[in-house]
Amino acid sequence: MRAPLLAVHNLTKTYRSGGREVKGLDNVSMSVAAGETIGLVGPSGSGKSTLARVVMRLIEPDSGTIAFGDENLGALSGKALRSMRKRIQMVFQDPSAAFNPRATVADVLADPLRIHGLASRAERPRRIAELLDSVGLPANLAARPVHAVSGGQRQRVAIARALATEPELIVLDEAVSALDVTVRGQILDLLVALQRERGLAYLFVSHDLAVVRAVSHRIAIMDRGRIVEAGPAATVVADPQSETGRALVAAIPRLHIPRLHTLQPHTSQPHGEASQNA
Ligand SMILES: Nc1ncnc2c1ncn2[C@@H]1O[C@H](COP(=O)(O)OP(=O)(O)OP(=O)(O)O)[C@@H](O)[C@H]1O
Repeated sequence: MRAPLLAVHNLTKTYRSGGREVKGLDNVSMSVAAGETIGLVGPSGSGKSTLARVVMRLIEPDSGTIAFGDENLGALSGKALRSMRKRIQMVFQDPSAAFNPRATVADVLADPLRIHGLASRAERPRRIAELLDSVGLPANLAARPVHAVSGGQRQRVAIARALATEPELIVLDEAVSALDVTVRGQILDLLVALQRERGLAYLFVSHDLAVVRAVSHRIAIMDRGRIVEAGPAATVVADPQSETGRALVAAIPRLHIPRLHTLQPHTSQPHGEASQNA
């Protein structure tokens, strides 16, 4: 059996605020294979963002393990962690929050090239044009202030920035949730096309099961910090086994289901269960 690209085991994270304890993650185990999209869906507060941030090492779990390829990602620090950050990138719901308000599109794309030493100053304009092209944007957008481009274009810039380090996994946290329906469909199409071209894996986090179903090979449903159900996307949507799953399926607006892609993982068929605790 092929080893998963990302595998987390028994992750727990308890938040303490104002004398109250909230279980952000309660013994979560799941994996993502190379070239595969795992959709992580659940109601507000179910722990999706916590899991995404723990995978990115933006939040430390209380216990549990995170493996990426052969590396014990949870134990890395310093230079080794910085080097690992090239292999896993993240795209947020609102990329503008992460962009310097005065930055141009070129500045945003130059950052990862500079930080990770991926292109000399002289090479950067050509590399930036290539990155823009890979997300369907014209090279002349580079000179525009990033705040002056449309929401859809800004999200394409965020994806291009993630691609700059040639990652194997991109964690997308509500990455299309703020976009209107037409633009959302275009970005989903782009993500699927990039996956096919590059064999990228996605951990696709969303509260919207219809969107998750459109792009995911497997779906894991979270509720109150636990994965309550996981399986092939079509099976989970057609026959949800958990109460949370049934509620999410019932909430899919019948007239607004995005076009279903016929998904073929870039590499061989993904294996295993999304969750050992489901
Ligand atoms: N920094 C924090 N301090 C205290 N509690 C937190 C913190 N971050 C998250 N929580 C709590 O942990 C639980 C899981 O939150 P999380 O943001 O991971 O869920 P989510 O599924 O991503 O929700 P949403 O879709 O609303 O972002 C929630 O009850 C939330 O209130």
